Amino acid sequence: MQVIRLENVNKTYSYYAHGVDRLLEILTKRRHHEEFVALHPLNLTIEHGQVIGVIGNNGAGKSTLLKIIAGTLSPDKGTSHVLGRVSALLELGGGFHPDMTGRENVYLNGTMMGLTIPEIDKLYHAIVEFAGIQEFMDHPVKTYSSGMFVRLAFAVATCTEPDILIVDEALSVGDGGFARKSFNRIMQFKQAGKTILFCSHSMYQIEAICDRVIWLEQGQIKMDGVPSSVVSAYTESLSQNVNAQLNTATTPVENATTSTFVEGTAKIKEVSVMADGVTEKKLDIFSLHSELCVTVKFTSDISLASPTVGVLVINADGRFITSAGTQHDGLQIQRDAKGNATVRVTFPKLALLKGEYWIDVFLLCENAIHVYDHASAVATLNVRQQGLEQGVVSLPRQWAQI
Ligand SMILES: Nc1ncnc2c1ncn2[C@@H]1O[C@H](COP(=O)(O)OP(=O)(O)OP(=O)(O)O)[C@@H](O)[C@H]1O
Repeated sequence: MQVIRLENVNKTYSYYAHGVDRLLEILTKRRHHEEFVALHPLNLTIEHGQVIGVIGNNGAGKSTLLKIIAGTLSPDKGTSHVLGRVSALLELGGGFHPDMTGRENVYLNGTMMGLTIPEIDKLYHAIVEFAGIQEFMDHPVKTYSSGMFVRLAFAVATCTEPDILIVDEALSVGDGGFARKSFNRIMQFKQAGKTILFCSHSMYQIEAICDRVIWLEQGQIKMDGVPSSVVSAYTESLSQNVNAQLNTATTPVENATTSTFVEGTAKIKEVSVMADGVTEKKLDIFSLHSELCVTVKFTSDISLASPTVGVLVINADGRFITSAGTQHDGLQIQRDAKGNATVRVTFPKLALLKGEYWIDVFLLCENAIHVYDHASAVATLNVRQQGLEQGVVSLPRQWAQI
């Protein structure tokens, strides 16, 4: 069943250089603004229960598209048909009145979503409990920190039993323990067969969660299909701009090592990368001879399942060459009573071919989906090789004359 249908929807924003230009435009009846086409005429249908990832560079039009589906922005032309109740988390504090209290805003938002007061009464306790900001519910939301805003907005959006959930990942995750909690909630929605639109810059999460991905570029659908194909085409395009790719890295190791443990999450404490007995940030590797060891020390909330450690090798184009993860490789990490553990992955006779590579480290939940922490470019590998073998990796092989 189709739950979303957009037909020839487009959106152009107007820019006025000075506040007075609007008035001038009315008075002189002459144009005093610049226009920017954020969405070109676009057609899109989404079936009930699909989990759609929306990806694209900054300014590609993702939020504009999602706001039109959410009904918080009107298209200039075209029609948007949406079947069912929509909850959207697209703007920090969007839909919240700053002078009203948290409690009043819950009722305001619930009513805007079409719920009756008795229905909101029933949900109120669950919303406050999920947000975990009980003592602030009678304070005006203009006094809230951005983290408190995210908590309440996420709780309202997901406790009000929407048919369609639209989430900008950057706004949904909040801090520390809440990040995992909100992520689990999104996964529950997926398991319950709800329709979800998920906008994220994390290609890993897009691939892990979604069953269809839409890539927007300059306000147009560049590609629409299965996550693996769309994500690899998109990362390929990003790799033409290495910096853009590397900028998607979140927590540099310096931040990761100094960060303190937070309840409900896990943190990378230390990463060391060793090649042939030498531990450095820049390492010389001899292709098919060197042994590479990546050691990761982390701390985690002991009440949560043991996390997954992942190691990613990235080349100079920003392309992901290979990865290794404890969950995939079957290592169940044993932690001490405080949730600390150290793991090491060893790559004997490293089969990378000549070039420069980076190592990134991830700390993820037990299912290797939710990212707790990320240390980017923890080491640079300068790989040399013998002979003229081409490419990035040397595959084991056997030749025979037949
Ligand atoms: N209210 C607005 N007024 C004017 N221009 C806007 C407005 N909202 C967005 N734009 C412009 O429209 C374009 C598309 O913006 P949009 O927020 O939809 O992109 P996005 O893909 O969500 O970007 P990001 O990943 O940075 O959030 C951008 O160039 C942006 O500057």
